[in-house]
Amino acid sequence: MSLSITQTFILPGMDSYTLVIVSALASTIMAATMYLLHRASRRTPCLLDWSAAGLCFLASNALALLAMHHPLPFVVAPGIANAFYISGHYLILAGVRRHLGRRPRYDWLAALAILIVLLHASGVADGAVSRRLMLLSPFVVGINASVVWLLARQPDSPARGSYFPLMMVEAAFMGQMAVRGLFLALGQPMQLTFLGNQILQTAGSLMVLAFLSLATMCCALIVIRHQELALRSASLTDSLTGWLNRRALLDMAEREFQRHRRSGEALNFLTFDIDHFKGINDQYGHAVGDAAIRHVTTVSAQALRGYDARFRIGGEEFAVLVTGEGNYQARQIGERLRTLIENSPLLVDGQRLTLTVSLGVAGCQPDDLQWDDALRRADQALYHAKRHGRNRLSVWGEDLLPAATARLA
Ligand SMILES: Nc1nc2c(ncn2[C@@H]2O[C@H](COP(=O)(O)OP(=O)(O)OP(=O)(O)O)[C@@H](O)[C@H]2O)c(=O)[nH]1
Repeated sequence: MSLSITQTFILPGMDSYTLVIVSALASTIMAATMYLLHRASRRTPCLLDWSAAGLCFLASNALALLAMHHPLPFVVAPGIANAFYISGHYLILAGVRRHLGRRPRYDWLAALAILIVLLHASGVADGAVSRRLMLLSPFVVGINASVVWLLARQPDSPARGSYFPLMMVEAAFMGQMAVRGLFLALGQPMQLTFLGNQILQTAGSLMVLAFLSLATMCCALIVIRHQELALRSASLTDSLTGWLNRRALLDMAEREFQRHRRSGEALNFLTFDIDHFKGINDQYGHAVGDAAIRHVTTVSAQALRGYDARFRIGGEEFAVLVTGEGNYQARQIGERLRTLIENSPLLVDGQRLTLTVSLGVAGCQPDDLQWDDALRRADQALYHAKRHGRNRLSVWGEDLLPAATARLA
């Protein structure tokens, strides 16, 4: 005697009514959590997409619940209920797209929802529930796969660790949809009824429940990690220029210094300071002084290589970590920077204000115990350049000899 899978695995006590109510609760929690997080952090619009996803799942469950009490037109339940359900999945994808800086594509959402309703209105989705499940599975699997694919394509993102749980949840949901679709396609002897309690539907409802609860946590995790990274970045960035600050220099210089000691790769410090800056402040005011600082960093960036770490280490004093290059190349970069600034006047009230900088270069030496020995020498070279007329560059060990430094000390 053969037993059908339905007869063997009916889950006791799990009626469809309870499952729909619990799913509606999980949807409400998703919508509310995402909305409240958005209230706390308005600069994270993807939370609104995820809150709307919760609302769509809620609407889908509400229609299913209603259909249990009152007969509804086929196009409403399951038609519009399914459109809401698939829109819920799509809005999770839209939030992920928005989080990654892409357009959420609500036009695709509208097209998808209309298509689902039309499928129900046209009679294509008529008949057994299994037929509708098979019809809708590819949409859900496609959306889940898009989420996984988009997140997997961010290997260099510092937030990638926070993407992993949502990728797993979406992949697991996609997998169970595919398995259920396969069972149906293979023609298991099941009599599925609309929201009946057979194993595939009960398991499906439980998966939706687990998906909603886990997806809520995963989306919150992505946002919290993102905010943590943004805060960390703000604490290491100078707000006037966007360059890294002195605190960041402590971190990065130590790391580079350790690498230099292990690999022997050259590590040079290039420091520079705007000449007679106090005079600019006194003559034109602090706002123009700030504009001059921003101007100098913008122009200098054109002389630096993309990977040179740059820092504002004082009011009008800056440092650049030049890695992998000897004194000669560091001098060349510095000279390029000095010439560019001299030839790029700042416009103040229609007048051209020529700015100049003095620079110092020093490399790490084999007997240095810490990186700030080299920074101190670069500063000595910078003050050598100041004393010798400004708008020039001095290299420690070439223009400024160790013996002269000893006399200065
Ligand atoms: N506008 C503005 N001024 C600042 C800022 N930070 C520091 N300063 C000013 O920068 C000036 C630095 O002046 P000094 O250190 O005497 O140097 P200097 O006038 O550039 O002279 P030299 O370096 O010898 O060429 C001071 O007047 C500070 O008040 C800032 O963020 N904005």
